[in-house]
Amino acid sequence: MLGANRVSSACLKNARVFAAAYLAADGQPQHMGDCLFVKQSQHMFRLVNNCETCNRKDSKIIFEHAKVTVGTRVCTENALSEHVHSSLVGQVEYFYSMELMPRTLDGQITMEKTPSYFVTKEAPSRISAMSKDAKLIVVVRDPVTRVISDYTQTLSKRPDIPTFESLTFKNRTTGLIDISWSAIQIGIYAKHLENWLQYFPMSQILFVSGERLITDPAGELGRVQDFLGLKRIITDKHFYFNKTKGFPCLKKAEGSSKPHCLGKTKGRTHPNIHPEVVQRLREFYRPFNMKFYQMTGQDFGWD
Ligand SMILES: Nc1ncnc2c1ncn2[C@@H]1O[C@H](COP(=O)(O)OS(=O)(=O)O)[C@@H](OP(=O)(O)O)[C@H]1O
Repeated sequence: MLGANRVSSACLKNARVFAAAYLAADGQPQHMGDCLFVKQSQHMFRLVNNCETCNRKDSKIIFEHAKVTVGTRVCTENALSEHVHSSLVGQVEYFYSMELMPRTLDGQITMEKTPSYFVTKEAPSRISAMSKDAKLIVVVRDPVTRVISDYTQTLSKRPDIPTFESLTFKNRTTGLIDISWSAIQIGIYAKHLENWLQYFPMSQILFVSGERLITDPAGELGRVQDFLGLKRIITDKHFYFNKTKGFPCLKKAEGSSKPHCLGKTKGRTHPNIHPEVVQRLREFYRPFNMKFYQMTGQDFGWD
């Protein structure tokens, strides 16, 4: 399951986050759990934020796992606050290995969710090498709201980042958008999709609307269930609208009789962005959105 970050729900599985970090372009900041890394080379990551959770057990296991699986040498004193080196030469496709997937019984489906795959250049070829028949689910949301959401998320972790405006524009006077800002690039969905279509037919890809996931979660999940060939088990009766949260929530969490909403990092209030800036972003994304609608045969109504 792919996404464009800040579009849907659920936590990243740490092992998959490691894979995402691994696949990131050099120099691109990447989250690994709560830790923010910059990839410096194919086998080296540098921790750029301080976080207590980096040292937690599950993060360590990932590094141990990497050690065992691909012969990665880990600087152990403080594995996650030091560089992580690898003695492995060559590509590491191991992270797209069926062996790393949880075991499933006949009739069960193995799913994996890493939003950044959608925008990772190497992901389509590697996933296709692992399984040509994989079904791909992409959750997309208005790229303008997405970039603001992305900014909100970063701001919550690093309150000292530059203003939204200064990151958005290369030249504020001419309105030139800074496409080197990854948060802007992620929303150019048509470009990313082109990359996937070189390896997967459109029939194997389902596009879920991030907006409808909020206004009609059961309807969107109905499409997902159909796409996966599952009986429609999840329906309207599983959701209720939580006024405090301002979002749909589950009436009962899995394995519990209590209602469940997504965590407080999902559905945060966005900062106010000047309408002119929003307008300029709309203009910027419009042609790419049109192309995306054409390619997918779906009008997401973002204009
Ligand atoms: N039911 C429900 N409850 C809360 N939030 C919901 C829900 N459905 C969709 N959303 C929207 O999901 C956005 C977060 O997307 P992701 O989970 O993909 O973000 S992440 O990048 O994986 O952290 C999150 O973005 P923000 O509103 O910017 O926080 C929400 O708008």
